[in-house]
Amino acid sequence: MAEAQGSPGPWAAPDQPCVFKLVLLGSGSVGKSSLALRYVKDDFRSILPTVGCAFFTKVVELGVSSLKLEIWDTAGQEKYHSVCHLYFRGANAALLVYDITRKDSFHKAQQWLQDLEKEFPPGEVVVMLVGNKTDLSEEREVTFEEGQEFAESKRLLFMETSAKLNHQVSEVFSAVARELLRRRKREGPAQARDAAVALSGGPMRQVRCCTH
Ligand SMILES: Nc1nc2c(ncn2[C@@H]2O[C@H](COP(=O)(O)OP(=O)(O)OP(=O)(O)O)[C@@H](O)[C@H]2O)c(=O)[nH]1
Repeated sequence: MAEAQGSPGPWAAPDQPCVFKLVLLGSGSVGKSSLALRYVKDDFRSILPTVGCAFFTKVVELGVSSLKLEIWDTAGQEKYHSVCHLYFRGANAALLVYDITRKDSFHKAQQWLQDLEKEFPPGEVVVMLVGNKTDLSEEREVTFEEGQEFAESKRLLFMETSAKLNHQVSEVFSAVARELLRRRKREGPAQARDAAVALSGGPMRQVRCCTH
């Protein structure tokens, strides 16, 4: 099981980076915890299946800008499916992870997208499709083109990774972070203030943000 790293913290102080919630979704054993562990601690080791959800944070530096990602690593085993919905509420970004050696996990990632589409209006959440375990390419069941085609058809970001070999892992999180900042800047500080006001009235989607 991935180790929980504390719990969601308080609101960021005004001079602190924006805080965005990112959820990792996908079938059991596709490598969600391994991707989080590789990204946050640059480590890869045998991990027990996640129970419920594990929580990590990481500050992402993007040139002159920075932001803080709260990474919610959900349990992929089917018996936890309904619980996972509790965790993706309020998300700003989602990684839909599948294992390139398991077609079923690719289909499951597509189901997760449908679940997200029910929960969020179009374009509200930055979604990236991630095909993990590229080091096992000789066992590949999902081609790069299949992944890319599906992602393009749904206007998702897309990358293939290997948590084991540390291939493209930080690039995934950086690309999502860049997109989050791009959208935040496009919406402007007024929207960020509105989000803060909305939060005081309800617990749903939120960005704890400095003003840029
Ligand atoms: N070869 C290879 N194995 C990987 C990679 N990423 C993860 N694994 C292995 O796949 C297995 C499952 O990894 P996890 O990170 O626990 O998968 P998960 O998606 O978090 O699984 P759940 O907690 O059940 O949802 C473990 O044995 C990992 O070591 C990878 O990039 N390459």
